[in-house]
Amino acid sequence: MEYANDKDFYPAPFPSSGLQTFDLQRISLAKLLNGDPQEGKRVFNIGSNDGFFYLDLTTHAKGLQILELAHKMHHIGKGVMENTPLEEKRTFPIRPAYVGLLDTGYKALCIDKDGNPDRLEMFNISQAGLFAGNEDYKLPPWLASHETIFRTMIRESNNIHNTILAILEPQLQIPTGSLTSLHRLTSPSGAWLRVLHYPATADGKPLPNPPTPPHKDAVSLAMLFAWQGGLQITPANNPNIADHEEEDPKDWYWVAPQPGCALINFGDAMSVLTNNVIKAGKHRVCSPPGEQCKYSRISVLTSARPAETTMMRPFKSPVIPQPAGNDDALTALQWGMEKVRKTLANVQRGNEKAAAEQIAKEKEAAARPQLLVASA
Ligand SMILES: O=C(O)CCC(=O)C(=O)O
Ligand SMILES: [Fe+2]
Repeated sequence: MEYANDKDFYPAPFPSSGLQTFDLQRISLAKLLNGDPQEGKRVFNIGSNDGFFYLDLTTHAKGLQILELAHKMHHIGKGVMENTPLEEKRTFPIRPAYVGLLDTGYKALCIDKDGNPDRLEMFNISQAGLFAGNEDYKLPPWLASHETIFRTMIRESNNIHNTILAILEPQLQIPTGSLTSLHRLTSPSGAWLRVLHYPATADGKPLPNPPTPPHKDAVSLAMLFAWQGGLQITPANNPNIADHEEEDPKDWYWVAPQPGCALINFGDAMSVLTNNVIKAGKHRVCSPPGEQCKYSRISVLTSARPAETTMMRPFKSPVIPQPAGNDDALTALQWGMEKVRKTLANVQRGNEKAAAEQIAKEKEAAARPQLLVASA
């Protein structure tokens, strides 16, 4: 693999011991594209259990193409995040607060005391913006020259997302096209291409709180390209963890990035559409482990989201239990807005907690020499 040893992508190795890691299954893209029934069954079983798998892209030319694009995206992401002034990045607006959807625009979650993005910054490119033709969508000057790559990355990712979704249809006993017709490239949907930048900490030590707190994605599925560690998952069927509870630290497992693979996880939209037959994988992102912590981390993420007019209720199928009670389903647009707003409120809470802890630490450090002087 051409990039496997490139220091830009792998500045330090993922620690080979001492971490609790989750050994995810590896699914072959070539087998999925060739309709291999066994591989399809494995995807369904993973979706019904933990909701995460490695997709081995090296097995097919289509996979190698998307890997190449992901590497280009990493390169572009690193360049623009490191070299574009904050005021300029901010000229790429997110949706207004009442819409909430984080499908477009630049966002810095924290700014440090010198005015630089801290913990996490990201930009999102809207799939519908580029392909649905329902809005006058323009990339800001600092991204516009890369539009062709963004378009290709979104189009090729959409093909892979739909390959995975198509494989679930017969196993969910729903008509062919039930899922893929909801995830067309050209439908208004809230789907995005995202680049995340986690700047290295000033002291090279891990942050006490994860910059991306625990969440399930408000999407049907997500395809993640990451070269440094940081992602942690907690098994979806873990009986110790209810959705609303804080996880015990021992329930989190590191996921080691695998060269040549993307990481796929199902999101909450799939758990709604299948009444939890397919489970959304819960995850968070911590500072990279070991020596990797000294280096900034870039990840590239694509998502499939149901077309915004989709009614968010379970498909009718003999293998999908039907909910009792009134049908008060939201459209995918309303549902997505609510989900994203809640996730962002969680992120905000996490950041405020982290900032308060930082201030307390600084106060304590500032008080220490005085104490020494006082006692001298
Ligand atoms: O940066 C990552 O590795 C994952 C980010 C993530 O989970 C998200 O944006 O939903
Ligand atoms: Fe996520």
